[in-house]
Amino acid sequence: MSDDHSINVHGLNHWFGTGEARKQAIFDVDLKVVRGSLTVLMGPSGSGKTTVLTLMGCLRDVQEGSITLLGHELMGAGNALNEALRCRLGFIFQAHNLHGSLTALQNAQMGLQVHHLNNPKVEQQAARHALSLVGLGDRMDYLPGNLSGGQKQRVAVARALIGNPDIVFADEPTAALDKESGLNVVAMLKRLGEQRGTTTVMVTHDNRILELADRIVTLEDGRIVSDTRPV
Ligand SMILES: Nc1ncnc2c1ncn2[C@@H]1O[C@H](COP(=O)(O)OP(=O)(O)OP(=O)(O)O)[C@@H](O)[C@H]1O
Repeated sequence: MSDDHSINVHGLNHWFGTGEARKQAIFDVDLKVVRGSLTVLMGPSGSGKTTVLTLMGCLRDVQEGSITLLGHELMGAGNALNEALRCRLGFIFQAHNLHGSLTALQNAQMGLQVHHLNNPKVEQQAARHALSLVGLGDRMDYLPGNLSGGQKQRVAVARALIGNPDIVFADEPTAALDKESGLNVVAMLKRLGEQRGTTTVMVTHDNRILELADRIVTLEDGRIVSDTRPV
């Protein structure tokens, strides 16, 4: 594998269900993702976007084919490797999943749980830095209920970025946002790619953010049907 690729998917197949209910959802997917790039996965509902994302993000076991993530093969990977790799990944979901009773600072800090630092001072410092990075330096002590939709999603981005991930996996991160807030969130991820080499893979139905993508991969019925690089 070239060092330029954070992710290398080859011959990926995936099934759900057992016995007669067993159904193939992913068919022979090949995908190499360049380090520092912003790749968007598109396609109709049920086309397999989330399945591919969760397989690449060590959130599901690889059944058939190969996924090399940051140089490590996920097929047959044990818990120890999965856990070590997850420390190098950040996740952002459509529903920001913030804890309503925790402040923005405490929510951002939650992103360090997988690192088991056990050092509240260092964790708080990192959370302050991550929130400043997403432009929420003046909202650290706010509860989610007092933040706008865009601000909440930016806290979720800070939580994903706090551990300095090599790869960010985002599943419809702009779905609940207006155009400007959505563009801001994606522009932030793109900037991180340029400045820190962070790779982003994002599932979206949101045509409004496509202008920021380095690459648009479209899935249909579990297969890649187009792969374009807008200029
Ligand atoms: N846990 C599951 N059990 C059974 N089938 C599943 C499961 N998860 C996904 N599927 C099926 O796999 C296929 C791909 O689903 P997936 O969620 O990856 O699609 P998607 O493109 O992300 O859709 P959406 O845009 O609606 O989120 C669909 O046919 C879906 O019904």
